[in-house]
Amino acid sequence: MEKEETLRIDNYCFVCGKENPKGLKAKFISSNGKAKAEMILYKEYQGYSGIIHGGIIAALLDEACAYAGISLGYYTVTAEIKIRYRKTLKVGEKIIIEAFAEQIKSKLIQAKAQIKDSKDTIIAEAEGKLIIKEKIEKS
Ligand SMILES: CCCCCCCCCCCCCCCC(=O)SCCNC(=O)CCNC(=O)[C@H](O)C(C)(C)COP(=O)(O)OP(=O)(O)OC[C@H]1O[C@@H](n2cnc3c(N)ncnc32)[C@H](O)[C@@H]1OP(=O)(O)O
Repeated sequence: MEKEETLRIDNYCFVCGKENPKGLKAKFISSNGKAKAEMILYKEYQGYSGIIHGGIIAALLDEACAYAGISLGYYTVTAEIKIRYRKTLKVGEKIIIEAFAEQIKSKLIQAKAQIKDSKDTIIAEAEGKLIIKEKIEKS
């Protein structure tokens, strides 16, 4: 049987990687199944003029779910994610991204994430299913 590949972190994640010059460089803080980040997205990430691309919003929601899951002590991969886009996100607007995750089966973590603007309006929300690949060994 083929050995499963180990998940590695090398700071080049498109969403959070500090070393990735083309990434979004989101800074998440996370613990106990919760994750949070604040940021502003600029014109480089738009689709229609002045409006942030939905794929970028999806990537941020997915990442928030992953951070919330990782904070439970496991490296996971996203098996499914459902996104609801409620309002357009304008270029240059400050956003708050938050997620919550809980383990509901031996290999399954369910996560929910939201992006809000500075007036607390929900811009987009997501529900994700994350599959546990390995336990994070404390060094
Ligand atoms: C130390 C701190 C560091 C902090 C610093 C962090 C740095 C942070 C870098 C972050 C980075 C993030 C990155 C973003 C997250 C990605 O982008 S991950 C990449 C995108 N996702 C993928 O590539 C996943 C690709 N898909 C797969 O690998 C496989 O299809 C899956 C999802 C593992 C499922 O494989 P499978 O063989 O179907 O599942 P299998 O292993 O047989 O089943 C496992 C269990 O899960 C269940 N399951 C599988 N799929 C589903 C589903 N869709 N719904 C419900 N249950 C399911 C199965 O039923 C099974 O359950 P049990 O029977 O055990 O009860």
